[in-house]
Amino acid sequence: MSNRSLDDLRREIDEIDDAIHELIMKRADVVQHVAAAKGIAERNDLPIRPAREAAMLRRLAAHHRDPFPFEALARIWQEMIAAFTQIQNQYSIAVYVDDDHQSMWDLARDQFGAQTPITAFPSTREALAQVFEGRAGVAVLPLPTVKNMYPWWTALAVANAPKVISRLPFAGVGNVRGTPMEALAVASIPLQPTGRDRTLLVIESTDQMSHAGLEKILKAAKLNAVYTTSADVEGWMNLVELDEYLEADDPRLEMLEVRDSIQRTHIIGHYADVIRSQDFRKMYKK
Ligand SMILES: C=C(O[C@@H]1C=C(C(=O)O)C=C[C@H]1O)C(=O)O
Repeated sequence: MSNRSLDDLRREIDEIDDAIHELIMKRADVVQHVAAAKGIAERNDLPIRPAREAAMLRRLAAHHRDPFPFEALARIWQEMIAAFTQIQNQYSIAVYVDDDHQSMWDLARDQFGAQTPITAFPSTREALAQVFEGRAGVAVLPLPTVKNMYPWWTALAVANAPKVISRLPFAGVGNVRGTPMEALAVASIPLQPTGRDRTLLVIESTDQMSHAGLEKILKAAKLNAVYTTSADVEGWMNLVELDEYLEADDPRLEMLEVRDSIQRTHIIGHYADVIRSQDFRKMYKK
């Protein structure tokens, strides 16, 4: 045990705080040049780059030591990154919130920061419309796993639609209002693989297809589905989550499209696989 006095310890904490503060201001000086370097020019150009953020957080997780909780460190970084993106260009968030989906607001704020404007909408359609019409940069919507929930993802299966860019929470579940849930963020930005990614593929089929049948067809094309859900919206739409980053020109997609039962396929987004709380423990040295 240290026998240093409280005054002495607090003096050292003040020095550390000054160093952290100085470094954050120095980071801001560097970030001010990033917008130009990555070609942010228009009012609606979004500065968010989820692949880079995922790589940064995974690197921190691998380097982390107890006793400071990694979830808390990740939250500090997400707040910081959010503020650094706002320095590059301002944007706002549209989030779907109702009585059964109160946690969506908390997920949106933890990911995009307490200073980023967020507006709640009572339907997924209205939240998504904000992004389609350029009134918000990002929409935050429930992960499509809830039974019978309106299949908002079908709206992304059209040319030039915004795409799914990330899955929330990215680095551990925190306290949220209501039932804890996961969400997807939707926006128009350039996406990149991170080495551990998921792809969301919409497959339009002529008839209803069983999930087992669909997964068999995917397997024959050397694609591995980790989740499948379907909706009947003026024709059958099947949402498949693949355990890799699939590019739009991948020849395996053509293998699917030659099937009589399959009319079209659309990649509606990619996201970096999230770091789950149980994984932090394995990742970081104690
Ligand atoms: C600084 C950048 O812009 C954003 C802010 C980041 C940061 O603060 O580190 C990281 C990724 C982007 O979401 C970047 O793209 O490198």
